[in-house]
Parts: sequence; structure tokens; C-alpha cells
Amino acid sequence: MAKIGVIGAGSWGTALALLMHNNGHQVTIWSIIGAEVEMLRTKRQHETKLPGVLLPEAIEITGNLEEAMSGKDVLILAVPSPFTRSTACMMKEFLKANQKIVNVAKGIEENTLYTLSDVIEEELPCADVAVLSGPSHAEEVGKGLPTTCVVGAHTKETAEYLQNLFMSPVFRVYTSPDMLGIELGGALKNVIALAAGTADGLGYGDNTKAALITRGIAEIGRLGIQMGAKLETFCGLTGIGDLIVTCASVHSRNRKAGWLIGQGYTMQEAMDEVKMVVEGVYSAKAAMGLAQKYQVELPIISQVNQVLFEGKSAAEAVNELMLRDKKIEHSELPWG
Ligand SMILES: NC(=O)c1ccc[n+]([C@@H]2O[C@H](COP(=O)([O-])OP(=O)(O)OC[C@H]3O[C@@H](n4cnc5c(N)ncnc54)[C@H](O)[C@@H]3O)[C@@H](O)[C@H]2O)c1
Ligand SMILES: O=P(O)(O)OC[C@H](O)CO
Repeated sequence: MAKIGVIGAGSWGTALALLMHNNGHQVTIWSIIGAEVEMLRTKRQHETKLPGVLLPEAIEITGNLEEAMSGKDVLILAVPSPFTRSTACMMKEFLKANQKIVNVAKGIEENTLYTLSDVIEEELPCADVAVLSGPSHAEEVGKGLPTTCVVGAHTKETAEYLQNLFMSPVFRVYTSPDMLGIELGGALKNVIALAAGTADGLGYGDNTKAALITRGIAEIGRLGIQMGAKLETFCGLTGIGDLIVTCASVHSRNRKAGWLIGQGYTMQEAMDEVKMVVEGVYSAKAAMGLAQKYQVELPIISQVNQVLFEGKSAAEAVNELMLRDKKIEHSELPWG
């Protein structure tokens, strides 16, 4: 039995708190929002973000960060990426040398272009930081539906220790040394999911969706490999796996925001309607920064940026993608 602090009480933090409790661990969940702490304590569920998923009394709920971190073996960092740095900064005061941090958010910091583990390590230089990612909607994990994820860590020992903590008959966990690939796959699939949702909102079909998923992973992989990540990761759960679920699932916030944009909503109107974090909106700009830095072409992600931030019509963006210069599908494949 381990002592776990879950830092962030949105849908993912709440679902993971329940998973860890069901795995026999002692769990405390923290939120910066007083009203959220009160709701979780009194209703034993997150009524707006994960309704119907009940949190047993044994899960402690607190608004006090020191209490959430004190004596814990593992801290699961589950705040949306725009708050990763500020939260890691607040954690500095209470973090102990032996505590592991598992980041479960998916994003890239816009102004530094850092992965979230880089952000956490900059704020907490002594921390042993790992990541958990994969095709895993909170709504389904909360219901105990079979789900698979990957833990990436700096050492095999940390990865296997965390694999054992998270693993359950309904939550299968693999390990990987490719933290960079895991983090890029998790962050960038959200941008492609915005495009896939937009195509749905425009009334396009399954052919369009399959094209966006397949050419989307080609883009993500091209950038990731240039940055030093491994091709295999983009073929796995945290690459194509997470991209498929996010582009297809009724639970996806990114796909829903895209759908609304395809229906004519502005980016802000779509984000307001979704009410939960739409990470792809933040990662879209960061991806363009990385594309420029690493000299990689990202046609779909570039069009998503133009629709989100430059007022381009979604239909025109799809049209431009279709009318790009003629290409070989895999430029590295010889003709024989
Ligand atoms: N929801 C999912 O199914 C899911 C699955 C895998 C990964 N993720 C990732 O997990 C992260 C969190 O997503 P979510 O769906 O739980 O988000 P959410 O929108 O449901 O919850 C956000 C939560 O963050 C906390 N928060 C809000 N403002 C804060 C601040 N200023 N400082 C610190 N904490 C603050 C609050 O507890 C709030 O409820 C995202 O990066 C997301 O991509 C989500
Ligand atoms: O609902 P989304 O679009 O934020 O995606 C959630 C998870 O990242 C899916 O694995």
C-alpha cells in the first residue's frame, strides 16, 4: 500500500484518485478551488466534471497543499498544462527528496516550448519525475472500463514501481524509457483531435477522419523524431492509440470543441461551451513554435492554428490541405 497525493481535482484527477483507492492505496486529493473541495467533500463526486463517479469516504479531500503532499510516496500531478508550472512552484515548499511525481497532464508550455516534465524539473530540480499517458478518458476509467496506459520514467526502477501502483485488472500499464515521445504524442494528438472534430462539425465523413488521424500521426512523428523521440512510441498507445481515441470518442473535449468550431462557433465560444480544459488550443501554438525551431512541416497543425487564431474558415482550411502540392506518402521509401 502506498500513500498517494493527487494534485488537481478535475475529471482526470478524480478518476485517478478512485483508481488508486481501488488498488488499495491511501489517497488524498487536492484542489486549489475552495468550492470544488467543498463539493467533493459533501457530494462525494465531481458533479460537473465527472458526475456519477462516487468517491469513497476513505479518499481524503483537501484544499491544503501541504496536507495533500505530506507523507506521500507519490504525487500525481493532474492540473491542466497552463497551471503545471504554477502548481509545481507551489509544491516546492513541501516536496521531500524521496517523493516521486507523476505528471498526467498533456501539453507543451507555450512560451518555453518545454515538455511538462521539463517544466516540473525546472521548478523542482531534485524531483524524480515520470509521466503517465495513453488512450484514457476519465469517464471510462471512472466506470472501471478496461483501459491501457504507458508510464515513462528516467529509470526502469521508477517506471516499474509506478507500473505496479497503477496496474489493475481494468487498468493495464506498460513502461517506456521514451518520456519525450510519450509527452509529445499526448500533447499533439489534442491539436489533431480539434481538426477531426472540426471535420465532423462540417459534416465530413469517416474518410476525412481517417485521413486526419493517419496524416496527423505522420506529422507528430516527423516532429518528434526530429526532437529525439522514438518512432515506436508514435506507433504505440501514447501515439496512434491516444490519437484514435481522442479523434473518435464522444468523451473527448478536444473533439467536441473542434465539432463546435466546425458548426460555426469561435474558439472562445467553443471553449466556454466545453467547460473543461481544451488542451489542444494551448498546444497548437506551441507546436508551431517547435515546427519552426526544428524546421519540420506540420500542415494540419498549421491549418488548426489559422482557424483558431486567425479567423480562417474551417472549410477553407480543409480545402487548402486537399490542394497542397502532390507528394509521395512516405518520402523515405525508395522506388526499388
Ligand atoms: N479528462 C480526461 O479524460 C483526461 C485523461 C487523460 C489526461 N488528461 C489530462 O489531464 C489534465 C487535466 O485534465 P482534466 O480533464 O482533469 O481537466 P478539468 O478541466 O476537468 O479540471 C481542471 C482542474 O484543474 C484544477 N485547477 C483549475 N485551476 C487551477 C489552477 N489555477 N491551479 C491549479 N489547479 C487548477 C481544478 O481542480 C480543476 O477542476 C489535462 O492536461 C488533460 O489533457 C485528461
Ligand atoms: O477529452 P480530451 O480530448 O481532453 O482527451 C482526454 C485524454 O487525453 C484522452 O486520452
